[in-house]
Amino acid sequence: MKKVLTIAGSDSCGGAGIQADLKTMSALGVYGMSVITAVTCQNTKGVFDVQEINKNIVGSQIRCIFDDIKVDAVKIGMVSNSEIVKTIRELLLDYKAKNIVVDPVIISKSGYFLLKPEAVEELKKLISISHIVTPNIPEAESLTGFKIEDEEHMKKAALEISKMGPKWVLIKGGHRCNDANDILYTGQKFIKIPGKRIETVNTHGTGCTLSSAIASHLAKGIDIEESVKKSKNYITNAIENSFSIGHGVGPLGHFIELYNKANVDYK
Ligand SMILES: Nc1ncnc2c1ncn2[C@@H]1O[C@H](COP(=O)(O)OP(=O)(O)O)[C@@H](O)[C@H]1O
Ligand SMILES: Cc1ncc(COP(=O)(O)O)c(N)n1
Repeated sequence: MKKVLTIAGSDSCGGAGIQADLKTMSALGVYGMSVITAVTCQNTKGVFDVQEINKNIVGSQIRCIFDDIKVDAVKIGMVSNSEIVKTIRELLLDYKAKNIVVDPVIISKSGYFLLKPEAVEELKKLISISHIVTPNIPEAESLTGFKIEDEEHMKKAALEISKMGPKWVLIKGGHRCNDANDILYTGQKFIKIPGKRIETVNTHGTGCTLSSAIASHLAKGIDIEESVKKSKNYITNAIENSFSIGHGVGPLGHFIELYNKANVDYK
């Protein structure tokens, strides 16, 4: 069985972060492992508190895994502060980690800063060692410094972010209200990943789920364009099967039987 590591924050209500990552990996038939960077106190209404994990403990978790287990892909989400980001980058380089997917988590949907503003420069260095980076529109705006209002701007942002050194860039369009099209940049060309917009408030953890699905597909040896397309199918189905559990933004449905029944092209 392929083994995929998520390095991210814990979400107590189970919709995003480590919990969403592990649910996605299980649904896609890979073995999920975790390095926790922060414990967030969170529910469907928002993030209320955060305890960052000491960088030495983050480093120690990474070493425990790589010293013992062959890791087929790594997904990185919430990384909280620059010391943690630097530790992760240095260790992944030391261990020659492959198939690194960076979801540059900066701000939650509920508006909480999950990354200290001073850590954005360090985050760019982490992006430089990634196979693919998957910013949403607000994150792409933070990374590039310009406003994104249409698909041309998404392409411009992809080009700018590509200069930071990742192999591929996926700009996610979930924050635009008319469609759910994403733009993939291969370093040479743009590929539009079309998506139909689903009207629901329950979109907690969409970015975490998409990046974990990409890492899971890469781990299986599927090429990057196909991994992104399959993961887009997975996220669309998970949003279609999302549901309410509290008073705010509910989680996605990681129900592999519904995914298979939807007859999406899944390997
Ligand atoms: N309401 C929606 N309907 C369909 N797809 C969506 C919807 N919201 C987000 N997506 C898709 O989910 C994926 C994650 O995007 P996004 O929500 O922008 O990420 P993030 O969670 O990082 O903000 C993208 O493929 C995006 O197009
Ligand atoms: C631990 C953690 N990681 C990531 C997110 C982003 O998810 P969303 O954008 O859906 O709030 C989150 N809310 N919590």
